[in-house]
Amino acid sequence: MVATTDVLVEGRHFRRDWSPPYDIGRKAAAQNLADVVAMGARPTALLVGLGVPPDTDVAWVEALCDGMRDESAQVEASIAGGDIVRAETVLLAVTAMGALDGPPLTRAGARPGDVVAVCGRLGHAQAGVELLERGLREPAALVGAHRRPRPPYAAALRARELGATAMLDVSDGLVQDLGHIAEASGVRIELVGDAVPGPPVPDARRLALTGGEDHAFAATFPQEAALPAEWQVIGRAVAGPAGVTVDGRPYGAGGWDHFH
Ligand SMILES: Nc1ncnc2c1ncn2[C@@H]1O[C@H](COP(=O)(O)OP(=O)(O)O)[C@@H](O)[C@H]1O
Ligand SMILES: Cc1ncc(C[n+]2csc(CCOP(=O)(O)OP(=O)(O)O)c2C)c(N)n1
Ligand SMILES: [Mg+2]
Repeated sequence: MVATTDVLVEGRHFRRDWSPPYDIGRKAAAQNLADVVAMGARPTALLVGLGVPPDTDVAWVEALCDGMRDESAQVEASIAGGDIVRAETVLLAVTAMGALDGPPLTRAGARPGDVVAVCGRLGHAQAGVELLERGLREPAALVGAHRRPRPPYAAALRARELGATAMLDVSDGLVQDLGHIAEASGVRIELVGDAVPGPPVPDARRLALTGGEDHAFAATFPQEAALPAEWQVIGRAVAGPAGVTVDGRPYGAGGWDHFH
């Protein structure tokens, strides 16, 4: 089996005035389910630790749980249990488990010559956060992408059959997260900027390369793999010092870092 855990803190990962509780639940589950799927595993169950302030409506908590349950149902996983405590702000600590049919897909399997491909949206959730930060609520599709990410679970679950050599979900930004594959696999990843899909906004390139939380899947495949249209090839892995380049140059700042 595989296991993964992610903590979500009010004010850092979500705001109660930005997102309804149902969507916060969907997002908390999605973030964890995507990590399970990225390891080539089928999600089975979630355990949920929940901290809530004492003045929280029961209906608010119920909607949060509905969201987690509905997101889990998308991959036929269930909420197996958890714990609830009084806290100063809302806090969710979710642990997800998954079952494997074979060896896990790690970040360490990319080989020089592999293609790098992405499945799902990039930069949409970050575009949504930046709209909300400016007090805007539209375009609704971008704000919705922040509130309720839609990881393409089914496509990612087929990645191993397609020959994927490494995979992860993009939570902190494409370049930063591909850096984990580059490091773990000891390869250099060369991205083609124009090939990276972005949101329909002027700042698409920056958002696509650095925006997290859409939980797209990024994977490496042998060059000869026949990839269906849901996977877009955005670059390749080559021999060389571990790192990620965009159009031949290292891509500077960007990506999420909790401590900077
Ligand atoms: N090589 C590995 N061995 C064990 N677990 C792994 C490995 N690679 C990834 N994982 C799983 O992926 C999860 C996410 O890893 P992490 O680096 O924290 O990324 P994220 O930024 O998505 O939280 C880990 O909690 C773990 O469950
Ligand atoms: C209120 C608010 N501000 C900013 C963001 C943007 N944001 C918060 S955490 C994060 C990165 C992902 O979170 P992390 O805890 O690193 O998830 P993991 O990579 O562990 O899955 C981003 C882009 C947000 N979601 N909500
Ligand atoms: Mg992270």
